[in-house]
Amino acid sequence: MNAITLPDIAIQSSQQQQPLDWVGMCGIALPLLLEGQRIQAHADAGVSLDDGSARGIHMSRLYLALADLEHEPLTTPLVRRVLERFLHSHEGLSQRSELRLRGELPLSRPALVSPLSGWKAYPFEVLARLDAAGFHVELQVEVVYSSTCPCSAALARQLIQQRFVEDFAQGPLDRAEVLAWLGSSQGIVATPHSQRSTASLRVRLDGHAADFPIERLVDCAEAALATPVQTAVKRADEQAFALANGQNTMFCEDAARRLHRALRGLDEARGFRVRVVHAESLHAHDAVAESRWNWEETR
Ligand SMILES: Nc1nc2c(ncn2[C@@H]2O[C@H](COP(=O)(O)OP(=O)(O)OP(=O)(O)O)[C@@H](O)[C@H]2O)c(=O)[nH]1
Repeated sequence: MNAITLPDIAIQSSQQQQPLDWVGMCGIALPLLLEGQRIQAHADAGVSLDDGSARGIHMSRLYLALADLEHEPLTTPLVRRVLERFLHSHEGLSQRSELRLRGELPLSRPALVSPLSGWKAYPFEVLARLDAAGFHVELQVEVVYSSTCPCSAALARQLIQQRFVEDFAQGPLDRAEVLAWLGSSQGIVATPHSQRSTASLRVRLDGHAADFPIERLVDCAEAALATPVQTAVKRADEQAFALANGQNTMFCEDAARRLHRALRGLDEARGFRVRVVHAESLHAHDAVAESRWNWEETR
């Protein structure tokens, strides 16, 4: 048997005349070139099937078009070119093409005080669409940080004040005695709770922007939050982290507002959605806040 005799089911007509919103493949393993690194990513590639009488799309044509992403650094023009190839290879069948890329970008981050550094993997997602309305591209990045509860901090301070009143009720205050009391768990009787928290930043990019500003987005978010989780840590770094947490106590609402303000200043953002999740250590459930600017939800 040769290729000419192979049955081709996709070109048959469908018995049920029904256009489909999205048809394609999910979870395709795909190495990408990003920020000078080779990243193992996964792609979802698809098109609309607007011709309701066509049995199926041509999956292999989408799959083969993805190969361009393997050889060139990931840029918005490259993603657009791949989406154009999806449509050209499905002329008469499809008017919309979509591509989703997911991966983790490792970035080296310095310690707060010591001269150390280490790697953090930042999950990212690129979502792009090409249709009659034009080219639409979004970038999502996740940033993990520490949030110390401001209410818990205030309650802990009140307990410390009460203990101070009890312990120093008699006589004049002795400086050395107070100093020792401040350094003891007998004096500082309570500490606030903190939690590891995640911010998901989804940004709509200008279709003409060249690169995907993952590192800039991470830097912008981490500077706004002031308490990103650390990599290599010595005691001096841990003490600086304790200070940063004490000076930046945050409800989930505070974190969402900080990020909203920071992203409004990001040149590349044409719109965004921020979602923060505080995996509460006070509760068995999460505290969550969202904020959007110039945003329309995509599929
Ligand atoms: N449309 C469609 N194809 C599927 C599906 N599952 C597996 N495939 C297979 O994907 C393979 C590639 O399809 P095509 O791109 O049409 O392959 P082809 O006909 O050799 O390629 P062209 O000549 O470019 O059309 C075929 O062997 C299909 O059977 C499905 O759910 N839908």
